[in-house]
Amino acid sequence: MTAHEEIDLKRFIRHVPDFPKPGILFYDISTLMRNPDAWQLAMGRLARQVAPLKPDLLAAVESRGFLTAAPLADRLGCGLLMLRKCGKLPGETISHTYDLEYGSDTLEIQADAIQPGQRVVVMDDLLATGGTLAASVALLRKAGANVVGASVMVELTSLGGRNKVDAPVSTLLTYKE
Ligand SMILES: O=P(O)(O)OC[C@H]1O[C@H](OP(=O)(O)OP(=O)(O)O)[C@H](O)[C@@H]1O
Ligand SMILES: Nc1ncnc2[nH]cnc12
Repeated sequence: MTAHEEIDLKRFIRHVPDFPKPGILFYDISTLMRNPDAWQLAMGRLARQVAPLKPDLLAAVESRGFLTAAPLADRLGCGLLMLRKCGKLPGETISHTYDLEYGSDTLEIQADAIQPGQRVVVMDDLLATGGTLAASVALLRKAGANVVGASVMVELTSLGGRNKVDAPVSTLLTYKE
């Protein structure tokens, strides 16, 4: 076992009570990203999880999904596309509105982002209610993707979010809350 494999990544995730609203326990990945060994280990583990899906493209969910998807696409040698919040992407877009643990939002994709049938894995930092990943999968299918999976670092299992996601979900760290 290498020193890397001994690292418990949960130690690096800060829990912030009552952010961004009273009653929400916020799982902050900033503290994980700041530690080079922990971040490299997290990306290595994600790469091992996602590689067997053989994606043509990773779909990165704005904004924290960008942070995991970009280094992973580089490691896996696949393409990268952005699922952005409303009004940020040029050209023709397709959109989908969804509920969050603490509000609602709209995601968009460029209409020409995907060649029909391309294998796509959706990437985000965290799965809570599952609204974001469910919306992402729906959007990607509308755009012609073959969605072969969804991958997050952190899953809050008590919210049952994975049941909303119509694709296999893989996670690195789970919390019962
Ligand atoms: O499973 P859900 O209940 O949908 O919640 C998970 C989503 O919430 C957070 O994003 P947020 O909308 O806070 O945006 P950010 O990434 O820009 O901080 C997180 O990064 C996920 O995208
Ligand atoms: N509890 C939480 N912590 C961090 N990001 C989130 N996104 C949705 N719920 C969250």
